[in-house]
Amino acid sequence: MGNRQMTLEVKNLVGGYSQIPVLKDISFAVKPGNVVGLIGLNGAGKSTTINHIIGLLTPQKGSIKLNGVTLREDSQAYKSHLAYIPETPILYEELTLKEHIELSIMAYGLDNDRAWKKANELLKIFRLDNKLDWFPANFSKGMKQKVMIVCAFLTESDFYVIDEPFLGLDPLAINDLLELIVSEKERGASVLMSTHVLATAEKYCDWFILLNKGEIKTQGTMVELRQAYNKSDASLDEIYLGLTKDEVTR
Ligand SMILES: Nc1ncnc2c1ncn2[C@@H]1O[C@H](COP(=O)(O)OP(=O)(O)OP(=O)(O)O)[C@@H](O)[C@H]1O
Repeated sequence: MGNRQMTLEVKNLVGGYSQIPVLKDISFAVKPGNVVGLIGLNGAGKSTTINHIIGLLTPQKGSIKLNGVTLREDSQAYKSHLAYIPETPILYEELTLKEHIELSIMAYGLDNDRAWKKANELLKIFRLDNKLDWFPANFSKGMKQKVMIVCAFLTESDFYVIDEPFLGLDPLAINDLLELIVSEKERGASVLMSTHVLATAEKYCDWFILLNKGEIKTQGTMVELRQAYNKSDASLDEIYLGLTKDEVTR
């Protein structure tokens, strides 16, 4: 601590899946203890940004630093600081819930007792504590999503990347997840989440990145977005729709 290092620093990122870039020179940072919302229409580049951050894609230009290092400089350090919850749960057919948790503990090299203590708390919150010997591959969509949440949050990482966290969760689970995000934030962890649920983003995010066609249209706090939009009581929904309308009707 002491220094003012950002948790995540994305600088002039150009990237995508082929030589034709999806992301065209995007820059943003995530501060320790901040929840950042990545907002944009379908195809804006949210998942592509996330895929670059988690290392599934390599930048064509620019850099991505997590706690000061790029994935290339020190992949182990980079990955050990980051926990990721994908939009579509990734589960192993042949593993039980207990084995999925053991796999996360191993992958992150966590202290077994501490991690299980945390896991048990999370399992209780998400009402999965009596399902340790079950196979999550057969769970309902929402339950699968909860398994991914438990496996991510038991790592007590510095930085969480969550792609569309609210999709498929029941209202109770959405509330539990939001409480979890708040408590992680209070611990000093940061969260980057992509979402279409703007009312929730408005309530929980400290910073907003409005992506459009692979470019950052605008970013800032709610106060800054309202100033830029010239309306002091505008909702995120209103601001976002206002900013994208011209582009969409073109
Ligand atoms: N695997 C892929 N290969 C090639 N192009 C892709 C691939 N995945 C996405 N794209 C393209 O990248 C662009 C951005 O897509 P991306 O998935 O990042 O959008 P998004 O903002 O996450 O959208 P959504 O809200 O629908 O999830 C789109 O034009 C899409 O066609």
